Amino acid sequence: MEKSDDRTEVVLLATGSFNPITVMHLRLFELARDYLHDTGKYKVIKGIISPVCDGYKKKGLIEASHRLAMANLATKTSDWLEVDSWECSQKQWTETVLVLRHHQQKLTNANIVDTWEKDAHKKGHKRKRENSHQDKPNSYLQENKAVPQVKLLCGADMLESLGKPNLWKNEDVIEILSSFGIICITRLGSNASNFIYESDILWKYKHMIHLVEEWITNDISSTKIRRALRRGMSIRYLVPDSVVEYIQNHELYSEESEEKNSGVILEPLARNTKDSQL
Ligand SMILES: Nc1ncnc2c1ncn2[C@@H]1O[C@H](COP(=O)(O)OP(=O)(O)OP(=O)(O)O)[C@@H](O)[C@H]1O
Ligand SMILES: NC(=O)c1ccc[n+]([C@@H]2O[C@H](COP(=O)(O)O)[C@@H](O)[C@H]2O)c1
Ligand SMILES: [Zn+2]
Repeated sequence: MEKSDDRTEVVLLATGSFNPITVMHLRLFELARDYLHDTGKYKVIKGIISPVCDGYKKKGLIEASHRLAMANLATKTSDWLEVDSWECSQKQWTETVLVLRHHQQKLTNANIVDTWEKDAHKKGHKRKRENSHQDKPNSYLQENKAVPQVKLLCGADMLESLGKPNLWKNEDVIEILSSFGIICITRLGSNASNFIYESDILWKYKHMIHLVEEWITNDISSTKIRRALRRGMSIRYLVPDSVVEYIQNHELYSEESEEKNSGVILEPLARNTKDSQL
């Protein structure tokens, strides 16, 4: 008899600038998936790359359309990674917790439709997938226990950013940890376990943070890629060949593009500072 698979299905979501995407961004997903599978408790079914929108206003951030296109090229050879444009097509910058909620809701909706269709099939009715989930009874949501869980995938520097004043709202950090959980990959220059120890919130939710050690350390960053490009140096084998070609064809990353948003306050800082003054 076939053994049933009772592992929890997980969808990994990585947010960030991806300016441009590097091979290290792709490695994060591979490392996280290996780690989660090793626990025997999780089955990773998908990885989503969600580039931040231009309204984030980070210095040197080039247009989302280019960042999206490069991420799409980079994930072409993967059968489990995809790029999602929902976040970067919003009019304004979106808090990460809302991006997580959006993807979790999408999975829940898909699951309701599936359960509804299976049930209808059993009863001999044929129903169309295009039907909105809204007309499905709520009981399908409650009965539904197998919705995959979305988890935030990040590097240790992003985990450490949770402690920067006015960058993240406390309630967002709590929701990210308690409702989703974080898979954090170690990164040169960051000390994630010490940061968890020093933060009362992170310490409280440490059971929701999976720290993954990257033994084959690699200091690739988008900042270094942009710097190399400005200096006319090769970036081959640091980003996929298709991305190198795209950058060349579109003449991306120059002294000028690096000055974009120079002197402008990062949107989360501007927003949270304004809120705290109200
Ligand atoms: N070498 C790396 N090791 C671990 N995590 C990484 C690495 N490079 C990127 N990440 C993670 O990937 C996510 C997206 O990061 P981001 O787009 O800022 O890339 P970056 O290389 O840090 O770019 P930049 O230099 O522009 O900040 C973040 O969670 C970040 O921590
Ligand atoms: N309060 C928040 O939700 C918050 C604050 C700062 C950064 N972020 C996100 O973290 C990521 C950081 O990306 P970078 O490391 O490229 O700046 C982005 O996706 C950004 O949207 C979220
Ligand atoms: Zn970064």
